[in-house]
Amino acid sequence: MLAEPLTVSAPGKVILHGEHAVVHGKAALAVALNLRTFLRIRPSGNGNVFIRLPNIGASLNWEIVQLQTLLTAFSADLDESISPSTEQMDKLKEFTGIATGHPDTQSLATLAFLYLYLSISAKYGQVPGVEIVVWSELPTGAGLGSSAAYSVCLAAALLTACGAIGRPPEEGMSVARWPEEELDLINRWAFRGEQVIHGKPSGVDNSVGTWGGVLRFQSGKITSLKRVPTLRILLTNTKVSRSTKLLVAGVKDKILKFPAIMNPVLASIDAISQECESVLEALAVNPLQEHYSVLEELFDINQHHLNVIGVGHSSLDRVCRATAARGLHSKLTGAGGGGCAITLLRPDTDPLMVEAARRDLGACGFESWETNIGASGVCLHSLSSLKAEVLQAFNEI
Ligand SMILES: Nc1ncnc2c1ncn2[C@@H]1O[C@H](COP(=O)(O)OP(=O)(O)O)[C@@H](O)[C@H]1O
Ligand SMILES: C[C@@](O)(CCOP(=O)(O)O)CC(=O)O
Ligand SMILES: [Mg+2]
Repeated sequence: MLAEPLTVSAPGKVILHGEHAVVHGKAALAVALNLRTFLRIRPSGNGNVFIRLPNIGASLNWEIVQLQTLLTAFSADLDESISPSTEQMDKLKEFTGIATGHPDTQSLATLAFLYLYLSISAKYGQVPGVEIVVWSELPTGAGLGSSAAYSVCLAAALLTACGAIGRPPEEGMSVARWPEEELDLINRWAFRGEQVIHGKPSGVDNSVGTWGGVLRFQSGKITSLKRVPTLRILLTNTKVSRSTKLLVAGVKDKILKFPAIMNPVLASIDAISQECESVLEALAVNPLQEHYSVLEELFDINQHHLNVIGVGHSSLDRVCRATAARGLHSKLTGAGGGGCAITLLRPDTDPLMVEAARRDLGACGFESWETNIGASGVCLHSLSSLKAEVLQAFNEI
């Protein structure tokens, strides 16, 4: 239960291959990113529920008695495998005054929070009056899994606050993690938060946020890849905002309209994920230049497929052209339609070439940074382990 404040964090993610195809049962390879979302929860002391979301400029406050009027609509939903229902979403939209139609950023975050707060309270016992702050290093809506990191943090904090899972011992630890069966429960609830935000998510994003590392994800089956090399990735944010929910829906419509055309493309993306996994394993054992050449070719082929299924964007084409001019290979990551792209860097890629590419990308108005991948999944932090900028965001200093 929540006697003391609690701070959790979860990583964003990069999908190497398989975005969108993974929604339709194909394999995806995803890696946890060393950019994290942090959530601090503490008893409110006044019976209110208060959540502050500085990344999206939202602060929301309800009296617990107001929220209890909604609990009956959620008590029937006692099986974690059941998706958020239209009736529940309509009830939440009516309660919050959120208009029907496609909710905006703040509305999606509010609905996801209230859905998890009420469903978890209904199933495991009332989450007490709490104050929550969520602050992220991840750009929101850019294809790096910010919605999943948000959902994983909410699930971990609320399940711990109501006693559905334990509070990992922090004594002397800078970070601590829950046991596997409790991480699995966090992941299943985070998936439902993603369903509120994404509509029809595959579950790959919240799985990477929960488990961390490098995963193969296919139809709910999660396989942690142990023998993978350290990959150098240049991340580029085109800063073109887009909605994952609408992009995922658009691909589904195209599949329904042109099944004979689209299904072979999805099958090819599936084969790319499988081939990439084999090459990564070979690289880990005996790194050869040829292996990187194959990875670069797979990036190019997959990027073309993503354009075919309708999730490309002119800004992403500019990233591909700018990096290709420097002999580098890129593809979009996440839902596409703008957002982020990833560029593969070989271990011996000339740093001057990378800087030149970053200058060219900057001239397009894009933000780029080299990153490491394979971060840890959701964890509990001791206050002393938090970076100053996180504490600042939590107004602790
Ligand atoms: N730090 C955050 N604070 C509040 N809401 C967030 C945060 N990060 C993500 N979200 C929610 O997730 C949504 C973005 O999800 P999505 O469109 O899937 O983009 P992404 O590619 O970042 O996952 C935002 O509109 C917002 O509702
Ligand atoms: C497009 C998709 O494959 C990944 C979405 O990633 P993001 O929300 O744009 O970070 C959707 C999904 O797998 O749920
Ligand atoms: Mg998302």
